Amino acid sequence: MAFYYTEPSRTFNEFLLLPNLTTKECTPNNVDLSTPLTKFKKGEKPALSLNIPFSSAVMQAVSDHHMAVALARCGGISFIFGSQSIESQATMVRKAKGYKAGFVVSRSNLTPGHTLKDILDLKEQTGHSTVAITEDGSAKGKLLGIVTGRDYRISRDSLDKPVNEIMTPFSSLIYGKSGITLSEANDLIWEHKLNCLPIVDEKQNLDFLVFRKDYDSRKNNPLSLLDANKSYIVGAGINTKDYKERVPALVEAGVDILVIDSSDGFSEWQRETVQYVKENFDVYIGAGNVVDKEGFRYLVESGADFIKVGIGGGSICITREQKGIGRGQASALIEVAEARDEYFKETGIYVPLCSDGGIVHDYHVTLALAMGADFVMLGRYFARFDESPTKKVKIGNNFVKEYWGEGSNRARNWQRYDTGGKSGLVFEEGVDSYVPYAGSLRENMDRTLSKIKSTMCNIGSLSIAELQQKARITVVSATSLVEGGAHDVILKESSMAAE
Ligand SMILES: NC(=O)C1=CN([C@@H]2O[C@H](COP(=O)(O)OP(=O)(O)OC[C@H]3O[C@@H](n4cnc5c(N)ncnc54)[C@H](O)[C@@H]3O)[C@@H](O)[C@H]2O)C=CC1
Ligand SMILES: O=c1[nH]c(=O)c2[nH+]cn([C@@H]3O[C@H](COP(=O)(O)O)[C@@H](O)[C@H]3O)c2[nH]1
Ligand SMILES: [K+]
Repeated sequence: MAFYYTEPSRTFNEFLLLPNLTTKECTPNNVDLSTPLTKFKKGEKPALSLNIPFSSAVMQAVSDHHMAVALARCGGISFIFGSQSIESQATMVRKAKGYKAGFVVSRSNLTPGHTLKDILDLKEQTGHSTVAITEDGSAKGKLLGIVTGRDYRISRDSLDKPVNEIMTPFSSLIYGKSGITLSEANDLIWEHKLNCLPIVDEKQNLDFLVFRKDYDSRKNNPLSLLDANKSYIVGAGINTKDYKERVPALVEAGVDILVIDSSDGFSEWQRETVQYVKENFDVYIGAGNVVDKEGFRYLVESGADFIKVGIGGGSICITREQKGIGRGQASALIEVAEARDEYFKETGIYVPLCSDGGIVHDYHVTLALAMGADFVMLGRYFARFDESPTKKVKIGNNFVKEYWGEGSNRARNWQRYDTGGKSGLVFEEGVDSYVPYAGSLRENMDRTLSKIKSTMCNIGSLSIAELQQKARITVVSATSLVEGGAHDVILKESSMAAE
């Protein structure tokens, strides 16, 4: 007879945290969000830790080398997507490892068809006076010119003057080529008395900007996740098929940690993959995804350094609909965290957990941490930012970015071009979608982190470990959910627009 769980499968939305006593030293500034990334023995330190509990999803629409650098600068980690050829994935890892602080993705971008008014509006919005003019208005589009505060006079120029009459065109720009070092970029800045040096690739696409004032950008990024050589820590996704070719190439490119990317990690293929990596390489590896104690045990006993939790909770997921497998993300995490704690008691080895998928609100991150996750993995959240690899598109009056699942046909098409890969899909497990464009990672992450820290202070906890110890969590009823939102009032338009 089948086994029946007595508890239903629950999601983060069904839980709330209760405040504890907040002491006076418990302020957001004092909260430390560092967290283990790899397993460690009681009393020892993990070999790898994160400075903030965030990782970006192993997805084409989320984690390339640009995202890896941007997130590592904030203190988190990206796992560069594996649904591409071994060579191109290794190149992305190599590029991310090769970046040095000081190169920034442009945050203010317009097209030549915009006007002076758009420039001024954007300046008001972002505070940046340097605007990159690209063909499609994106941070990585073909660079056509640069506008700085010295290119226009508000008193003389009409507000509808087109950008292409204001900008310094590409033909007159001093620029650096992708791959140059920070000190070479700084030499160009000094030699030509520039405030800003654009870095472009061989196709004239904008890669980065280097600013005179950012010499020591490490000062601006105190939480940067760096290795002993001051390169960013970088992760990469692998699969259970071509790992004997892929892993050596990724290790050679300098990857710090791998994760097996699968909807269902409770398999002999994952055990063999973990064992192969552990026997042959000096690199860390996470495995998953699992949703119960049995899956957790199996992968930990196979040698995994962290375990990823979650089946079917992702925003673009349709696995539960297509295959009928999965579990509410909160229920999955609660059970696996219990298994992790039991394992720790038994062996003295602490195995970090990553809660993957289904994070919609910032407080869901705090809940996941309180329920025992050491860090979270997000796709939709990061796909919305300038730094994600996908196209920014205007629909109606709003900008959106493309976001598609790794189980969608769109993501899996790459395999057709791979020798030995399978062609096409029998059925899709993910959708192709848009998400609202949300600006730069840094600004959004700062806001998310301040919410998490503020909630942690309500709980009276200055660290994630303390949060996990102290948290008191309650299930909410359907009617109390209504009570939790604005209710019984007529909202003004400005409040309806707010998140
Ligand atoms: N977290 C989630 O809820 C979900 C995630 N996804 C994402 O979609 C992508 C694809 O996921 P999956 O289809 O689970 O990928 P997968 O590579 O784990 O599995 C694909 C198929 O190949 C089989 N397989 C795996 N290794 C094999 C081997 N060595 N020999 C023979 N057969 C083997 C598997 O059993 C499965 O039928 C991943 O990026 C995953 O993260 C997809 C669905 C749900
Ligand atoms: O059922 C699925 N079909 C897919 O095509 C797919 N692609 C990604 N993923 C998983 O979703 C996670 C990201 O979730 P969020 O967008 O909710 O952050 C990711 O981290 C994955 O675990 C998929 N699940
Ligand atoms: K399985």
